[in-house]
Amino acid sequence: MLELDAIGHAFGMSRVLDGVSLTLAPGESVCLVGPSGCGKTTLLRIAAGLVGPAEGRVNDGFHRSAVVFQEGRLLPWRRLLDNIGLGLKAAGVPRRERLARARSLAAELGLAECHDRFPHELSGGMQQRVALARALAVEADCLLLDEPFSALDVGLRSEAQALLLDLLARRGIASLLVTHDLTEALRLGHRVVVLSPAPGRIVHEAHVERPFAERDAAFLYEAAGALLRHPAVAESFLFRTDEVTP
Ligand SMILES: Nc1ncnc2c1ncn2[C@@H]1O[C@H](COP(=O)(O)OP(=O)(O)OP(=O)(O)O)[C@@H](O)[C@H]1O
Repeated sequence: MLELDAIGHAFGMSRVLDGVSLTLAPGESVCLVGPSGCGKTTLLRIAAGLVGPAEGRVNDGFHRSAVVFQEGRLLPWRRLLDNIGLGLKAAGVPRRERLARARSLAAELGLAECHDRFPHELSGGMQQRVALARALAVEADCLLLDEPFSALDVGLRSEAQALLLDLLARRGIASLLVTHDLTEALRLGHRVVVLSPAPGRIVHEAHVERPFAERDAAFLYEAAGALLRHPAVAESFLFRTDEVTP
């Protein structure tokens, strides 16, 4: 279980998070949505222990949490298998075992033909799969994902979402995924948590009861419409400072 308790944070004079409390249970998928700049990435970094919160407390009871960033963050001078095995190397796993585990994950994620490629020789979708494989290689039971698919075009994004759902379900991994795309959140989350514009506060939380396999496009658009009918959610998503008349 991951518990974020009354998290508040500021950068200098600028307050970005305010009293955010959130839990993530084993095997659960929670999607965090909100407008640009509302503090989603900051909250994820706090959850990952990369940033210490100015206020509140983080209690991470998972065995191992791994972060997947928007750009994949692969080492450009390392080939695919070595990129997958990066976390294992840091953990002192011998090279032969690292490569064996990386090979098996590459096969599972449809990257079997590309073992020797450098990141620049991979498509965006493949790079994200390598980043996912790297997180899985260290046997994470909790994934913290920061807009992992936002750089992909629509078709690839849908494929990557399906792959993630499959991996999470088969391995019983928990995930906290940040996105600004409501339909992505509704496709991937057991719960969707909506933050207000900065300073980010939780303004709404929706439980998505429908099984993942039955969340087709019609359901996603209808559910997004229903969410946007909540005034607090609409305000978060439709708020534009340029629409405010003086
Ligand atoms: N290291 C930092 N130093 C100073 N300000 C920062 C830092 N990191 C983030 N900020 C600011 O904090 C605010 C929240 O940023 P954050 O990246 O958490 O928002 P976000 O909701 O993830 O945005 P987006 O959806 O655009 O990625 C922004 O105004 C950003 O400029």
